[in-house]
Amino acid sequence: MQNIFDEVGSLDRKCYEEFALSEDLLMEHAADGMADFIKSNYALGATVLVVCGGGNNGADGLALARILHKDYDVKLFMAKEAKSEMAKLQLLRAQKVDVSFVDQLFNAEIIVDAVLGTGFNGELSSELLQMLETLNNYKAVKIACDIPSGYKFNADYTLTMGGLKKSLFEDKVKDIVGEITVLDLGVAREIYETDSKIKLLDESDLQLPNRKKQNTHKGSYGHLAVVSGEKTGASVMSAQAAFRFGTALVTLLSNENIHAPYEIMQSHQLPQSASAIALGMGLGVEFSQSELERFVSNGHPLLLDADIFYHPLLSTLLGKKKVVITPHPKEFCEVLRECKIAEISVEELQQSRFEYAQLFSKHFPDVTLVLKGANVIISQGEQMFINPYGSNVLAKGGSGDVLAGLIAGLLAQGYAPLDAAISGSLAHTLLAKSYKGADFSLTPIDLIDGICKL
Ligand SMILES: NC(=O)C1=CN([C@@H]2O[C@H](COP(=O)(O)OP(=O)(O)OC[C@H]3O[C@@H](n4cnc5c(N)ncnc54)[C@H](O)[C@@H]3O)[C@@H](O)[C@H]2O)[C@H](O)CC1
Ligand SMILES: [K+]
Repeated sequence: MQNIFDEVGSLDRKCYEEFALSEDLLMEHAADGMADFIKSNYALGATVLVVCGGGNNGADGLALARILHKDYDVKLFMAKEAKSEMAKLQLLRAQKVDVSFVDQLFNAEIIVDAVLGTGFNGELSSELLQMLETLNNYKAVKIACDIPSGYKFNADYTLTMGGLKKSLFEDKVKDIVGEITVLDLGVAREIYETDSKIKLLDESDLQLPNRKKQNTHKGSYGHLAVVSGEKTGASVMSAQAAFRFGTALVTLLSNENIHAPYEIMQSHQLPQSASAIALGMGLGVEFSQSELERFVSNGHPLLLDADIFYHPLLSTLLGKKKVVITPHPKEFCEVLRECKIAEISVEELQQSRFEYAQLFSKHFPDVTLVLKGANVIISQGEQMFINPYGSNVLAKGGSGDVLAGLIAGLLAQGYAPLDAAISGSLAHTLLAKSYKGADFSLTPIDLIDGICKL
């Protein structure tokens, strides 16, 4: 896991006040880090166009140009006049070593966007937009200094200074930021950073339900009850995913017989040994409110998905202990509306996913939210985790049912809700990532079949 920050200015100030470092020194390390990245990946002599703004993002670019000059065929383009003290100083330094300046953009082999960084606010002028569009149309390798300017520069790589910024993980910039690398600024990251309540997950955070002891029996690995409503396919796929993910017993709760694999049991009643319940997938209106209330009356951990977000029972269920909900954006808007937290459109949600996830968790601190998206947000109380492995291959009917089964299966095996959400979500996205077929061809069964290879 890595820390993610709302802002890093306070971390810079800590370097000045506690470590007697200076803005100039941090900047030098920032520029050096970018130079090292270029030197490790691109042959000496390549043409490099560094496009600079007037603030310290531009200053980073000027320092980079000075460092690369002579080893690379570097050209500097000043999109704005140097304004900040550091930008003026770095400009002077670049001039003193004779770095060449150009007044026309051109298709260099490498283009570095050092126009706007964390100082960007408001809107981009049409002139700047036009310039960034021109750069985007070049074939060059595109590197963003700190953050892509105004999130309109389509970076292949974002070399971000000091620590990860939350804005880099908004869904709306997923196709903009490219591969993100953090550059150290003169001290190790663990010295530079403080702890953060927002964490970036990585593959090593997946805790598989591996079996350790031999002296066990099938009762040791949980019993998941999946409430199966009108659209039985959804609940059957959830049940199969849970079974594949280590849950020893899985029962479909239904009033009639369902066509399901033999290993999945069926019942009209909640099994005595049930250790978790999954509710919502394909629910429809098959069960009465009192039947549903009976199912959930034992305090079992609950996984809520899909139709239940539109059900009058929702706010009662959200008040229970050990609840994980897995809405996609549209369903989450319904949850926010139903719980009288916010009345927003999906577009408004997608513009401010972190804020609305935090708002929900403030109202329901015990509920674990898994907000689906290109970057999955997992939120519980004050803690937030980003799963960056979401991919478009999952944009298919049924993949949400598989996710629900993965998480519910871990709940049934005794995982705490947050751990079940994190590992279920990581397993889900890694299954999609390891899918070998064409990206448009993935089916939920491919995901389920891939579980044994995790
Ligand atoms: N630890 C770190 O993150 C470090 C970061 N460094 C670099 O410093 C920049 C932030 O510098 P700052 O001067 O605060 O802001 P910018 O250079 O990003 O931009 C300010 C500049 O841009 C103008 N501006 C703002 N909004 C707009 C707009 N919508 N349209 C046009 N112009 C705009 C504003 O007027 C200013 O002139 C950070 O990103 C890093 O690159 C340090 O180098 C090292 C430590
Ligand atoms: K930039």
